[in-house]
Amino acid sequence: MNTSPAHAASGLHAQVTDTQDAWNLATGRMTLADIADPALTQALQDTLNHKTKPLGSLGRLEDVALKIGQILGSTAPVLEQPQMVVFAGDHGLTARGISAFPSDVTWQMVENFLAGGAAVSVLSKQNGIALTVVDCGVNHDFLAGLPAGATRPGLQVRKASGAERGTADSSAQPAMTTSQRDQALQHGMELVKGLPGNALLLGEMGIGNTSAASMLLARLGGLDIAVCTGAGTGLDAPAVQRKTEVLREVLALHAEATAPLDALAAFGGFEIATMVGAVFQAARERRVIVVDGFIATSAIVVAHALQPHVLQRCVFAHRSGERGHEFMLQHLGVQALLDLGLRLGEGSGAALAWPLLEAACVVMRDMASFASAGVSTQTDEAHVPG
Ligand SMILES: Cc1cc2ncn([C@H]3O[C@H](COP(=O)(O)O)[C@@H](O)[C@H]3O)c2cc1C
Ligand SMILES: O=C(O)c1cccnc1
Repeated sequence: MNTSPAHAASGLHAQVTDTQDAWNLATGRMTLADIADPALTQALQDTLNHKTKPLGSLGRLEDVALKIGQILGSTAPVLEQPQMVVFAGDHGLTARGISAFPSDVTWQMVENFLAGGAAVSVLSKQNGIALTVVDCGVNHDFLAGLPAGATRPGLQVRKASGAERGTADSSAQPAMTTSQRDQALQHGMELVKGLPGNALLLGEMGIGNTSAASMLLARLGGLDIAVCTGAGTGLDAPAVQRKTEVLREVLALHAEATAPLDALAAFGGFEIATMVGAVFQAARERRVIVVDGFIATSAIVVAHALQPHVLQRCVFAHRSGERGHEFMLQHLGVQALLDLGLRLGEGSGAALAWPLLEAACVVMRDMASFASAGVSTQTDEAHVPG
């Protein structure tokens, strides 16, 4: 029997989940099926080409339609119950003055997400996207004063042990221990297992996390930290210079952390590590993964370094204004959908891109073909007079 993925998915009945264990924490090895299916790709391309429009005239929307069709294994893809997950965590490195804002903003913004007032809250609501905030290691007790075992709507508390105050200062020691990192990865996988629907939108909150993302890019992308470092929440040019020098020092301190999981533990943060676990679980379940800006993409950089097939499941929502994001996208060899100069994070860009993913599916599913609508096709010569 031919068990190649292409065969398994021929006739447009792609396997929906991989059967293998996707992740072996003991070895750090990851398996993920190659979902590239030439037969399905051809069927999707034919479907698009027969729609009542000049060939390719819906531009990159057609690429997105094709991608979603491949992920969901269907020429009539339906996106269901999209889930925005905002991964939150604090960073010990903020002690070195690498952000324009104090760490307390992390927990205060988590409360703002829960109250419905943040950008990601209103944009998710506008687009019918469910929002979950995950405390992966915020320096705050969101359940203080509540009876033991109580929960809060929209919040999941999944701190690795010892992560109650956030990561350690990575300029003095690794941001997290390997056991904390593995717990965070596990938490990410578990939480995705518990979510409905077939699409995961990645958001994050963590003062100082552009620094972690910059260092992950520098180390795993082999780039100088200067091109990977930007203003984050709004540092001026001299402050960006100082931030760059701090990050250069941290990279030198953890010079041995070259393997993806070692780099993740060395540079952090808990929200990024939990996101990596979530990405693997979502990829394994063939959910559409909508990647937000600089920090969310850094989680994909780590995941991709471990298992490149992860990219087959990702749609990159936008190109962030944060310096370094374009290098991240280049490193991954991907193009983002929107370019709005956003530099917020939270998942705001992913929520904004969501209607385009839905539009791509509607085109693929519902547009008439030349044959069904009785519209004449292109002339053989394909010459336009004049
Ligand atoms: C009020 C406020 C809301 C935010 N929402 C997202 N971020 C963004 O800024 C932070 C990263 O930037 P840096 O590395 O410079 O600290 C992250 O929390 C990110 O999600 C915010 C930042 C602020 C100040
Ligand atoms: O692109 C992002 O995700 C971003 C940029 C700046 C600050 N926070 C997040």
